[in-house]
Amino acid sequence: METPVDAPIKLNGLSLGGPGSGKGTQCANIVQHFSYTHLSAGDLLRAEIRSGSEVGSMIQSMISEGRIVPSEITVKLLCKAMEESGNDKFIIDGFPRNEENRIIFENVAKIKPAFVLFFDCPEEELERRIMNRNQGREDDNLETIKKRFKVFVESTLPIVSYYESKGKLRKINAAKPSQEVFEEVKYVFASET
Ligand SMILES: Nc1ncnc2c1ncn2[C@@H]1O[C@H](COP(=O)(O)OP(=O)(O)OP(=O)(O)O)[C@@H](O)[C@H]1O
Ligand SMILES: Nc1ccn([C@@H]2O[C@H](COP(=O)(O)O)[C@@H](O)[C@H]2O)c(=O)n1
Ligand SMILES: [Mg+2]
Repeated sequence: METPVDAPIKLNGLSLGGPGSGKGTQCANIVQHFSYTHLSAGDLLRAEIRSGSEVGSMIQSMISEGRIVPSEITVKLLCKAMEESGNDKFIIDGFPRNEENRIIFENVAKIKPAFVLFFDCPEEELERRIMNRNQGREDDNLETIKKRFKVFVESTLPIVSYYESKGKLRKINAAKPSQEVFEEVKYVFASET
Protein backbone atom coordinates (compact mmCIF):
# COMPACT_ATOMS: atom_id res chain seq x y z
CA MET A 1 0.00 0.00 0.00
CA GLU A 2 1.30 3.49 -0.87
CA THR A 3 1.63 6.13 1.82
CA PRO A 4 -1.41 8.31 1.05
CA VAL A 5 -0.67 11.22 3.39
CA ASP A 6 1.87 13.80 2.15
CA ALA A 7 1.50 16.49 4.79
CA PRO A 8 3.03 15.70 8.20
CA ILE A 9 0.35 15.00 10.79
CA LYS A 10 1.22 16.97 13.91
CA LEU A 11 -1.18 15.70 16.55
CA ASN A 12 -3.43 12.70 16.74
CA GLY A 13 -5.66 11.39 19.45
CA LEU A 14 -7.51 8.10 19.23
CA SER A 15 -10.95 7.42 20.68
CA LEU A 16 -11.44 3.76 21.61
CA GLY A 17 -14.08 1.93 23.62
CA GLY A 18 -16.77 -0.70 23.31
CA PRO A 19 -19.69 -0.29 20.93
CA GLY A 20 -22.01 2.36 22.36
CA SER A 21 -19.47 3.65 24.91
CA GLY A 22 -19.94 7.24 23.69
CA LYS A 23 -16.92 7.66 21.41
CA GLY A 24 -18.89 9.56 18.78
CA THR A 25 -20.77 11.63 21.38
CA GLN A 26 -17.55 12.74 23.08
CA CYS A 27 -15.75 13.41 19.78
CA ALA A 28 -18.63 15.74 18.84
CA ASN A 29 -18.01 17.60 22.13
CA ILE A 30 -14.27 17.69 21.46
CA VAL A 31 -14.59 19.40 18.07
CA GLN A 32 -16.79 22.08 19.65
CA HIS A 33 -14.15 22.94 22.25
CA PHE A 34 -10.84 22.14 20.57
CA SER A 35 -9.53 22.67 17.05
CA TYR A 36 -9.55 18.99 16.15
CA THR A 37 -11.18 17.26 13.19
CA HIS A 38 -13.23 14.20 14.15
CA LEU A 39 -12.82 11.18 11.88
CA SER A 40 -14.94 8.14 12.68
CA ALA A 41 -13.76 4.99 10.90
CA GLY A 42 -17.30 3.56 11.11
CA ASP A 43 -18.83 6.73 9.61
CA LEU A 44 -16.29 6.70 6.76
CA LEU A 45 -17.09 3.04 6.02
CA ARG A 46 -20.84 3.77 6.05
CA ALA A 47 -20.27 6.73 3.67
CA GLU A 48 -18.34 4.39 1.36
CA ILE A 49 -21.34 2.03 1.29
CA ARG A 50 -23.64 4.95 0.42
CA SER A 51 -21.28 6.07 -2.38
CA GLY A 52 -22.09 2.84 -4.23
CA SER A 53 -18.39 2.03 -4.73
CA GLU A 54 -17.12 -1.42 -5.74
CA VAL A 55 -16.15 -2.35 -2.18
CA GLY A 56 -19.38 -0.96 -0.70
CA SER A 57 -21.35 -4.21 -0.68
CA MET A 58 -18.46 -6.11 0.91
CA ILE A 59 -18.18 -3.43 3.64
CA GLN A 60 -21.95 -3.59 4.20
CA SER A 61 -21.98 -7.33 4.76
CA MET A 62 -19.00 -7.11 7.14
CA ILE A 63 -20.59 -4.33 9.20
CA SER A 64 -23.90 -6.18 9.43
CA GLU A 65 -21.94 -9.15 10.82
CA GLY A 66 -19.96 -6.94 13.21
CA ARG A 67 -16.71 -7.95 11.52
CA ILE A 68 -13.63 -5.79 10.96
CA VAL A 69 -13.18 -4.57 7.40
CA PRO A 70 -9.75 -5.20 5.79
CA SER A 71 -7.38 -2.53 7.08
CA GLU A 72 -6.19 -1.24 3.71
CA ILE A 73 -9.72 -0.04 2.93
CA THR A 74 -10.21 1.74 6.25
CA VAL A 75 -6.72 3.27 6.34
CA LYS A 76 -7.14 4.60 2.80
CA LEU A 77 -10.47 6.22 3.76
CA LEU A 78 -8.94 7.75 6.90
CA CYS A 79 -5.89 9.10 5.07
CA LYS A 80 -8.04 10.59 2.31
CA ALA A 81 -10.28 12.29 4.88
CA MET A 82 -7.20 13.68 6.67
CA GLU A 83 -5.84 15.12 3.45
CA GLU A 84 -9.16 16.67 2.52
CA SER A 85 -9.72 18.21 5.97
CA GLY A 86 -6.94 20.80 5.72
CA ASN A 87 -6.34 20.33 9.46
CA ASP A 88 -3.31 18.82 11.18
CA LYS A 89 -5.03 17.75 14.42
CA PHE A 90 -7.29 14.73 14.43
CA ILE A 91 -9.34 12.76 16.89
CA ILE A 92 -9.77 9.36 15.26
CA ASP A 93 -12.76 7.40 16.49
CA GLY A 94 -13.12 3.60 16.45
CA PHE A 95 -9.70 2.91 15.01
CA PRO A 96 -7.50 0.85 15.29
CA ARG A 97 -9.88 -2.02 16.04
CA ASN A 98 -7.34 -4.83 15.73
CA GLU A 99 -3.63 -5.51 15.37
CA GLU A 100 -3.77 -5.38 11.56
CA ASN A 101 -5.43 -1.90 11.70
CA ARG A 102 -2.73 -0.68 14.09
CA ILE A 103 0.23 -2.06 12.16
CA ILE A 104 -0.89 -0.65 8.81
CA PHE A 105 -1.72 2.71 10.36
CA GLU A 106 1.60 3.04 12.17
CA ASN A 107 3.98 1.31 9.75
CA VAL A 108 2.51 2.06 6.34
CA ALA A 109 0.64 5.33 6.81
CA LYS A 110 3.37 6.28 9.34
CA ILE A 111 0.93 7.71 11.86
CA LYS A 112 1.35 7.22 15.61
CA PRO A 113 -1.08 8.63 18.16
CA ALA A 114 0.01 11.14 20.78
CA PHE A 115 -2.62 9.84 23.21
CA VAL A 116 -5.49 7.35 23.32
CA LEU A 117 -8.81 8.00 25.05
CA PHE A 118 -10.37 4.78 26.29
CA PHE A 119 -14.05 5.01 27.14
CA ASP A 120 -14.58 2.29 29.71
CA CYS A 121 -18.16 1.14 30.33
CA PRO A 122 -19.83 -2.12 31.43
CA GLU A 123 -21.39 -4.28 28.73
CA GLU A 124 -24.98 -4.10 30.11
CA GLU A 125 -24.90 -0.29 29.85
CA LEU A 126 -23.45 -0.49 26.31
CA GLU A 127 -26.24 -2.81 25.24
CA ARG A 128 -28.87 -0.50 26.75
CA ARG A 129 -27.42 2.54 24.94
CA ILE A 130 -27.19 0.81 21.57
CA MET A 131 -30.71 -0.59 21.78
CA ASN A 132 -31.97 2.96 22.50
CA ARG A 133 -29.84 4.70 19.86
CA ASN A 134 -32.50 4.81 17.10
CA GLN A 135 -30.19 5.94 14.31
CA GLY A 136 -31.30 3.22 11.91
CA ARG A 137 -27.94 1.41 12.00
CA GLU A 138 -28.36 -2.12 10.73
CA ASP A 139 -25.78 -3.39 13.23
CA ASP A 140 -27.78 -2.04 16.20
CA ASN A 141 -29.69 -5.26 16.89
CA LEU A 142 -29.15 -7.78 19.69
CA GLU A 143 -27.64 -10.48 17.47
CA THR A 144 -25.01 -8.18 15.91
CA ILE A 145 -24.35 -6.39 19.21
CA LYS A 146 -23.23 -9.72 20.73
CA LYS A 147 -20.85 -10.23 17.81
CA ARG A 148 -19.50 -6.66 18.14
CA PHE A 149 -18.84 -7.20 21.88
CA LYS A 150 -16.95 -10.40 21.09
CA VAL A 151 -14.81 -8.63 18.46
CA PHE A 152 -14.19 -5.80 20.92
CA VAL A 153 -12.97 -8.17 23.65
CA GLU A 154 -10.92 -10.44 21.38
CA SER A 155 -9.44 -7.93 18.91
CA THR A 156 -9.70 -4.38 20.28
CA LEU A 157 -8.92 -4.80 23.98
CA PRO A 158 -5.43 -6.13 23.13
CA ILE A 159 -4.85 -2.85 21.23
CA VAL A 160 -5.99 -0.91 24.28
CA SER A 161 -3.46 -2.88 26.36
CA TYR A 162 -0.76 -2.18 23.77
CA TYR A 163 -1.26 1.59 24.08
CA GLU A 164 -1.36 1.25 27.86
CA SER A 165 2.04 -0.46 27.72
CA LYS A 166 3.33 2.52 25.70
CA GLY A 167 2.04 4.98 28.33
CA LYS A 168 -0.43 6.52 25.87
CA LEU A 169 -3.72 5.34 27.35
CA ARG A 170 -6.05 7.83 29.08
CA LYS A 171 -8.79 5.74 30.68
CA ILE A 172 -12.12 7.49 31.13
CA ASN A 173 -15.11 6.30 33.15
CA ALA A 174 -17.74 6.37 30.39
CA ALA A 175 -20.56 4.96 32.54
CA LYS A 176 -21.33 8.41 33.92
CA PRO A 177 -23.71 10.97 32.36
CA SER A 178 -22.36 12.41 29.12
CA GLN A 179 -21.49 15.86 30.52
CA GLU A 180 -19.52 14.32 33.39
CA VAL A 181 -17.64 12.11 30.92
CA PHE A 182 -16.75 15.22 28.94
CA GLU A 183 -15.30 16.88 32.06
CA GLU A 184 -12.80 13.98 32.19
CA VAL A 185 -12.11 14.34 28.46
CA LYS A 186 -11.40 18.05 28.88
CA TYR A 187 -9.01 17.28 31.70
CA VAL A 188 -7.05 14.96 29.38
CA PHE A 189 -7.01 17.53 26.57
CA ALA A 190 -5.76 20.23 28.92
CA SER A 191 -2.57 18.25 29.47
CA GLU A 192 -2.18 16.78 25.99
CA THR A 193 -2.73 19.75 23.70
N1 LIG B 1 -22.57 9.05 28.94
C1 LIG B 1 -23.68 8.63 28.33
N2 LIG B 1 -24.76 8.27 29.05
C2 LIG B 1 -25.89 7.82 28.46
N3 LIG B 1 -26.03 7.70 27.11
C3 LIG B 1 -24.99 8.04 26.35
C4 LIG B 1 -23.76 8.51 26.91
N4 LIG B 1 -22.90 8.77 25.89
C5 LIG B 1 -23.56 8.46 24.75
N5 LIG B 1 -24.81 8.04 25.02
C6 LIG B 1 -25.80 7.57 24.06
O1 LIG B 1 -25.47 6.20 23.78
C7 LIG B 1 -25.60 5.93 22.38
C8 LIG B 1 -24.23 5.51 21.84
O2 LIG B 1 -23.36 6.61 21.86
P1 LIG B 1 -22.31 6.84 20.69
O3 LIG B 1 -22.98 6.70 19.37
O4 LIG B 1 -21.60 8.11 20.96
O5 LIG B 1 -21.34 5.58 20.96
P2 LIG B 1 -20.13 5.02 20.10
O6 LIG B 1 -19.09 4.62 21.07
O7 LIG B 1 -19.76 5.97 19.02
O8 LIG B 1 -20.81 3.71 19.49
P3 LIG B 1 -20.42 2.87 18.18
O9 LIG B 1 -19.10 2.22 18.44
O10 LIG B 1 -21.51 1.85 18.08
O11 LIG B 1 -20.39 3.83 17.04
C9 LIG B 1 -26.16 7.20 21.75
O12 LIG B 1 -27.55 7.10 21.64
C10 LIG B 1 -25.76 8.31 22.73
O13 LIG B 1 -26.66 9.39 22.71
N1 LIG C 1 -11.64 0.39 12.27
C1 LIG C 1 -12.88 -0.04 11.98
C2 LIG C 1 -14.02 0.62 12.44
C3 LIG C 1 -15.26 0.11 12.15
N2 LIG C 1 -15.38 -1.00 11.41
C4 LIG C 1 -16.70 -1.57 11.06
O1 LIG C 1 -17.73 -0.60 11.22
C5 LIG C 1 -18.64 -1.04 12.24
C6 LIG C 1 -19.22 0.13 12.96
O2 LIG C 1 -18.18 0.88 13.58
P1 LIG C 1 -18.53 2.00 14.68
O3 LIG C 1 -17.24 2.53 15.18
O4 LIG C 1 -19.35 3.03 14.00
O5 LIG C 1 -19.30 1.27 15.74
C7 LIG C 1 -17.82 -2.02 13.09
O6 LIG C 1 -18.62 -2.92 13.83
C8 LIG C 1 -17.04 -2.74 11.99
O7 LIG C 1 -17.86 -3.65 11.29
C9 LIG C 1 -14.25 -1.64 10.94
O8 LIG C 1 -14.34 -2.66 10.26
N3 LIG C 1 -13.02 -1.15 11.23
MG1 LIG D 1 -19.70 5.74 16.92
